[in-house]
Amino acid sequence: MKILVADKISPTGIEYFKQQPGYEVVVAWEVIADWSASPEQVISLIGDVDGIAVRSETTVSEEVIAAAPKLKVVGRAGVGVDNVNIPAATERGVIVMNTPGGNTIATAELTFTHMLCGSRPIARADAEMKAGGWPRKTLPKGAELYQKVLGVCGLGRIGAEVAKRAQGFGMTVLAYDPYLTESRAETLGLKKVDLDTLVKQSDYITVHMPLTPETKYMIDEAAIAKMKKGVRLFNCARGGIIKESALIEGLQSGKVAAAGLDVYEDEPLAKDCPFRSMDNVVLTPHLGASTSEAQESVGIEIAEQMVDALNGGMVRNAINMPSIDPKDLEKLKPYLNLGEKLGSFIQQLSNDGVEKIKISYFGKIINLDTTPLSRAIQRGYLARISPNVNDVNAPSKLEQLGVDVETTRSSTDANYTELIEVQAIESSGKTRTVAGTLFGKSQSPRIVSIDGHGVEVNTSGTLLVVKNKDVPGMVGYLGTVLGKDGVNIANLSLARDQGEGFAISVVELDSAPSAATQAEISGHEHIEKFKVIEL
Ligand SMILES: NC(=O)c1ccc[n+]([C@@H]2O[C@H](COP(=O)([O-])OP(=O)(O)OC[C@H]3O[C@@H](n4cnc5c(N)ncnc54)[C@H](O)[C@@H]3O)[C@@H](O)[C@H]2O)c1
Ligand SMILES: O=C(O)[C@H](O)COP(=O)(O)O
Repeated sequence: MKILVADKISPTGIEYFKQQPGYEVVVAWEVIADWSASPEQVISLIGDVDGIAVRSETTVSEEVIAAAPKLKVVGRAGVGVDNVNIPAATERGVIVMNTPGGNTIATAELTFTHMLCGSRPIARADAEMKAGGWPRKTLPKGAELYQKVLGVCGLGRIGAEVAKRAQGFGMTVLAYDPYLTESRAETLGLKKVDLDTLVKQSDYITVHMPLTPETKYMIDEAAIAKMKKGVRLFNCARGGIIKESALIEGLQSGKVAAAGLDVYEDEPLAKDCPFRSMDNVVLTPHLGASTSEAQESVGIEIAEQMVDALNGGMVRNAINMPSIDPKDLEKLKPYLNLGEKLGSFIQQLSNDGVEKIKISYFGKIINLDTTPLSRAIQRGYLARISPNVNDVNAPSKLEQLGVDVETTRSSTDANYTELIEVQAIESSGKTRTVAGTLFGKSQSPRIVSIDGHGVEVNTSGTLLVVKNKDVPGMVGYLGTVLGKDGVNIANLSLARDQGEGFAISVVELDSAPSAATQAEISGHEHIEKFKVIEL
């Protein structure tokens, strides 16, 4: 495996990659002798790479992903993945993962540092002292956090830690987060309010959400207009949650007393940005996660996560794929192969124009997290249709094909202790069905029903599925015609439909019949249809 470490992650993380047997590690800044690589440099280094580790510096664009045909994992040593083109990665089946949590405390503490620096003229005092001054009389008076109201927008990991610290300082905390449950707010001892209330009642406001279409410019001119005069604003999350032009106006007018910023709409911050010359603003260059502890933690976490994923183990903290508990994954392993085969079988059995795949789980399997199994079924369905399909991109590829996927779960099944059923519903309304289970102690996968007819068929090799009139001599006919072609029959499973007078024969073959033999079979007067299925 080849890893490209594109941004400055901790040496411990890099060492972890290097210690893995069969791993080659390219460290970008050693090759290009610069802190961060340009897009062209990343493209020039990524050609045969299996995994790329980044922080927020390197942009993993569609072009970068396209230039890396072997790429399997993008690892972000940190939280925000806005520098990674996730749809492009998903489309190409590349896992994108991050390390949530590792830099929470570092960022919460930086936010608090900003709140304190926004309350007292620390930065100015320091600059003037260093310039030889003693500005005791000239500096503006500060303010206390004690008994002030802090509005926290976004009560995730960092927002919650900031809120805890604020309570320690004797602040009243108002919380705005539409996804925060009442019970979590209660546990944190916070008052949950709407955004309007928060902006009107807070003395300090800090934002801790990702930048999304919903959060972009959430704090704009209109929001600032509603705020108390002398409000103080802080952004250590993502540039653009607070609209910079509105903040500049607010600071200039005096409506906003102070601001503390670690992130910007454009990074690096433009040299002529008005913030740079404002006394009441403290600026840091995206330093939230830059503590030794946080970098050590996210660097080693991302290296371990990437190695696990690349070595076929557990996938953790993936943005474009569900994570699963390792114990559940272990239990699920025997089913994954069956699921993939059922997906492939139903695709080959169906005609064109499948609009929906319905996956139904019955019996004790519903006690497991079946998400990876549903992905394996979808991957199996697409294996012959879509190149480079994998568990990451299978759902989006089906969506592009206009195929809906529905999953249902039921605790009982009449005939088996557990059963996986996959149906393909065609635009004509016709539904094809296959179901399978695991047999015995060895947990051997078997197909046990096709279109509602009970069979018992292995899930590998070549299968001939024949629907024929239930008349004498059909089995003999198939044996003869296949024998003439030199095709050996390994096993035969028959199901009869007394009502309709049809039988389903599933013949397991050692090799595929020739085109001429297939034509001969399809021309037989009692054979309504047949399919050769490769599993
Ligand atoms: N400055 C830095 O160096 C630095 C370091 C780490 C994280 N960050 C950034 O800080 C932010 C928060 O990180 P986190 O680890 O706490 O993330 P998180 O996912 O734990 O929390 C985000 C919270 O935002 C909330 N949210 C989402 N949409 C919202 C909306 N429309 N309105 C209000 N709340 C909304 C979510 O419900 C969630 O509680 C992220 O943008 C992350 O990239 C910056
Ligand atoms: O989202 C994050 O984790 C922060 O923005 C940290 O970014 P960094 O790893 O580039 O410091």
